[in-house]
Parts: sequence; structure tokens; C-alpha cells
Amino acid sequence: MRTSWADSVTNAVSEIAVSDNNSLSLPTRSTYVPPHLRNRPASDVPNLSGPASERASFSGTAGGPQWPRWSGGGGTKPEFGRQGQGYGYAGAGRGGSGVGWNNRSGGWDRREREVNPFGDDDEVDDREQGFTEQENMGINFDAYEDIPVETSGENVPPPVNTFAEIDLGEMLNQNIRRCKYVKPTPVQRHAIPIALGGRDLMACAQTGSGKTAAFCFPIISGIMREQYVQRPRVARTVYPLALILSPTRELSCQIHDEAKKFSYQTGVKVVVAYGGAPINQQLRELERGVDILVATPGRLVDLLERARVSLQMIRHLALDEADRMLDMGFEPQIRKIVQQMDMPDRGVRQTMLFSATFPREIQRLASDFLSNYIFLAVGRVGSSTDLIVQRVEIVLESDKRSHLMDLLHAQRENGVHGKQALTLVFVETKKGADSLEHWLYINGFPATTIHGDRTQQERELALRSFKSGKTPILVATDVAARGLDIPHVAHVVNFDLPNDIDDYVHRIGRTGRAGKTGLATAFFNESNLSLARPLAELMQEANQEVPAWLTRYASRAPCGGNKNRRSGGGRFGGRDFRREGSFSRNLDYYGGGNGGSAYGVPANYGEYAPGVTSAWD
Ligand SMILES: Nc1ncnc2c1ncn2[C@@H]1O[C@H](COP(=O)(O)OP(=O)(O)OP(=O)(O)O)[C@@H](O)[C@H]1O
Repeated sequence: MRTSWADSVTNAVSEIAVSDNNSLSLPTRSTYVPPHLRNRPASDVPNLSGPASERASFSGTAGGPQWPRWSGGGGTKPEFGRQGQGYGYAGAGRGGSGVGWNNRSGGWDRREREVNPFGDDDEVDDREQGFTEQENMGINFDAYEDIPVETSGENVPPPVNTFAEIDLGEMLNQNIRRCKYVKPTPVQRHAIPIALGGRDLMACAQTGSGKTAAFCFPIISGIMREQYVQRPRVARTVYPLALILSPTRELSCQIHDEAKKFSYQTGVKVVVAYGGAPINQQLRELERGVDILVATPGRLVDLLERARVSLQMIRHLALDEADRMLDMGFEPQIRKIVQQMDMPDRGVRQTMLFSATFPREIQRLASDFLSNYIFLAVGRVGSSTDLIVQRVEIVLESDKRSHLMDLLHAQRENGVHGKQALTLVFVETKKGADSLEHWLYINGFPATTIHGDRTQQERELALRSFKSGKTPILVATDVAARGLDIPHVAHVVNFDLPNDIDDYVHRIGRTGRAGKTGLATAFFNESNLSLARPLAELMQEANQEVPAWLTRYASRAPCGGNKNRRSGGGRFGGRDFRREGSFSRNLDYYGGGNGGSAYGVPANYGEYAPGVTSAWD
């Protein structure tokens, strides 16, 4: 049941009065902290519970955080939560009544100053507005029906079909409706129950298939349902309960924006910290209180070294684009953050890794961070969605610019230029990006660039200008390859192909998102020969027309550009690397209907047929 703002203030004021009479005793419930007293050192505010949303009874003992047990309304006891961890999972059929939910409104209630991220002030009345099919904002869910899903690991919680089956909490459900998410996407159907069950997870699902919500929902609802926690009080150090790491500043900002929408009016506070932006502003924001910290690794290390952030209270750790986070560039920083600072050990915290690609050696590395985890693959690991029409053309280096110009002219003539059709052009180098942008500009095509040599302000400006359609062409390096969810990207051009097929998968994934279709064109020449085979395989798997010349190159080409991702041998190999051992496995075939699928999974593979081997092994 929701408590009104007026009620919560009245309750809070009376709580303060009570605690004033017992000045040094810690409140058992959180108390309202007047704005002028918030974020003051503990000694200044003896009776109050410090940064606000202090939930979950952290005991601070040597054994690590003692997590409260959430009773899980309706008597459904989580069967698969880790010991001592208070996750609940409603299980199919539960109404999500919110029983057992922590009423955060009596604590640090930020609603008075929380900006409405939806930009509307309409109250969503969930009694009248259920999760109905009609509200599906044009997302083509049929596009996902044939996607095979594979899970491996012990005691995998069953998937759900609707959001209503999961007890995410009243406020979060309202926000899901505000986002107009009618139905969970396949990765959400599987990942959310697994995460709510408290399990560690390595999840691989195609670009644009809703992975952000798949890790944000369980984190937010987990924090909401935890009991009030007393966090340590060390002047100027903050103790987030969840950490979401991502490889780029723009992606961290995007996840922060999404998480803020999902957590609107839940009392869960989300803060972002990333490099290239003034740290003082971020410190001020952190000091106002933080439950979920979204960060890039470099800035986080800085904050940890300054002792402005402690990871001691982290219960949930999510790595988005996890394979990128664990590759050579980032791995030392990630190891430092996760293993060498004060973060609770694996098995004590919950760890979730998400990406569209998971090369085998990265899976092996990642398992250092996980405990008894579930591996989830929606579609083949590293595959691209067939919502994206992929074209490859042979274009000599010297002809690339004029060829690009032809494409852009054709687009313009077809009336697909402007706000409704953005074009993202990937190039190899920062210099190359600047020079191509300049050339486009002088040839009458409004373009901008994003790459690592631009200031953060310039990067953000470029992205805004592109998103708004003011400059409908964005020339980018790989800094824009992962995670960015930009509506209306109709065409991705790989002006320079990447060396690695996984990078190609992420780049083209900037179009064809959330059930929508898109186009990707690649310029191929002799400098890309090592990509011929994985590219031809990828296109074939995504039901794309593979040009005969590419097939010929592929048959002659050395095996490259694939980071061992298909080293399983078979066409659909390279899934859970633990398969080499004797882990149990479940298979779920979406649709379960007639005939085989593009993935060769026989139709009689119903949901969860343990031990059955699939054709895409
Ligand atoms: N259940 C849902 N219903 C409708 N739209 C959804 C749903 N879940 C997510 N979306 C939308 O789908 C789009 C893609 O989601 P998201 O950015 O999380 O994809 P992703 O899988 O993380 O992609 P990438 O691999 O590129 O990072 C977003 O615009 C998001 O708002």
C-alpha cells in the first residue's frame, strides 16, 4: 500500500520527536531527515540515520554483510536464493501485491524534489491500467518468438511470461507501465526471475533486446525490499548498495537515465560517476545519498582511492558489456574494483554479467567473479538479430568516401534523411572520424563526431545533436559501438570494418532495436580478409544474403576476427564454456511450435527439457 507524502511527513516528524528523547539510540526505523540536515557528518546529526534510505540490517561483522531475509508475500519461499540473502521471487501466478515490501516513504523521502523523468505528471492508475497487449508501443514481439533460449547451471528458476507474474513492487510496476513496457522481452523473462532468486548470472542476449531493464529491475526491487540498513558512518564516504559498471561515459549516463526512470518515486537513489566531467559535482551528488552507483571504472577507482566511495555495502554488482569490461583494456581496473577494494566477496554479493557477446576466454575469466552462476543465452552467443538487414559491399579504400556519398544521396532521395532516419558511420581512428566529418560537412551533409579525443562536453553535445536529428549523421569510433540506445538510427555504415566480429555485432546493433528493423552496410576490402569467415557465418546465421564473393573469401580466409567464439566446433558452438564439464542444462525454445527454427532446434524441444542436446550445440 502506498503512503501519501503528507502521511509520511507526519509520521516522520513524530519519529524525530521520539528519537530526540533518546538522542543516542539508533532508530530502528529510518526517520525523516529535514533537507538542511541531510548529508551532514554523523556527529552533527546524532539522532538521524545518516544517508537516508538505510535499509537491510547490515551488521558489520567480519562475516560480511548479513542480509535480511525477505519473507516474500504470499508465503512463497525463494528456493534458489543464496543463503542468508533476502531475495524473494513471487513465482508464477502471484499477484505482486507488494506484501513484504519495505515502505521507504517514511524514510528519506525524496519525492518532494525528484524530477519526473517521464516528463509527465500523469499518475498511472495501475488498478485500471494492467499490462495489456494493446499498449505495446509498436514493439514487434513476434520478432522474438523464434529465439532459442538456453540456460545452464543448477536449479534454474523458471521464466515468467508477464511482468505481473513477478513481484517487483508497486512503484516499480508503475514505472514499467510509464515506460510502456507491456511484456518482458525474452532476456527479461528469464533473467529477472533468476536475479530475483538471488543467483549470479552470466547473460548473453542480442543487442537492443532489453538487457538494461533485465538487470535494473531486480536491483531496484531488491533494494526496495531489503529492510532498512544502517550504513557505516564515515565522514564524506558513501556506501552504495549496488554498483553498475559500464565501459563508456555515454553508456553509463544512459543506464543512469534508465535506472532513474525505473526507480522514480521508489526512494531508491541512483547516481552516476564518469570521467571527463567535473568530479566535484559528482561528489556533491553522491553526498546527497546513493543506493545504486552507475560508473565507468576509471572514475570509480578515483573515487575509491579518495575514500569517497566504499564498496563495503555492495549487494548487487552488474557489469554491462561484461566481455568488454573484462578484456585486456579494462580487466586490471575491474579486478581492482571487485577483488582488491572492500567489496564483499562473490557468493556474498550478487554478481550479474550482461552482454550480446561472450567470447569463451572471457567467460572463463568472468567466472572468477561469479559464484554458482546461471548461464543464460538468448539466441546464439554473439549472434546478431535478423531484424537488421546486413549488406556487405566491396569498396576500395580510395572509393569509400564517394561510395558513402552515394548511399547518403540515395537515402536523401528516398526521403529517409532527417529526424526519422539517423545514420551512424563507424570508422577506425579518431583522426579518420574528424576528417570524414569535415568532408561530409563541406559536401552538404550535416554530420558530427564522437570519439575519445573530443572533450566530454563535445561528446555529449554531438550525441544530443545526433539524437535530435539536427545532425542526422554521426561519425564515430568504437566509443559509440556498445550499448547506446538511440531511437531512429535507421542505418549503420561500417565505413571501416572492425578487426573483431564481436565489435561488428555491437556496432550494427545500434539499429534494429526493440523489435524494430534496421539496415547495416559494410565496406569490405582486402584489409578485412580475416573477418571474411566470421562475417559470412554471422550473416548466414542471421538469415542474411551472403554475397558469393564473401563466401569465396571466407572459404580461403584464415580463421580470424572471432576471438575463439566459435571454437566449440559446430556452427552454434561457443556457449557456456562450463559445458565442457558436467553441468546440468535446460533448454527453452521460444514458440515451441511447428517445424525447426533458423537455429535448427527441433520443435519438440518444449520448455525445460533437461539433458536434451540441441542441434546448435
Ligand atoms: N519489455 C520491454 N518492452 C518494450 N520495450 C522495451 C522493453 N525492454 C526494453 N525495451 C526498450 O528496448 C530498447 C533496447 O533496450 P536496451 O538498451 O536495454 O537493450 P540492450 O539489450 O541492453 O542492447 P545493447 O546490447 O545494445 O546494449 C530500449 O529502448 C528499451 O527502452
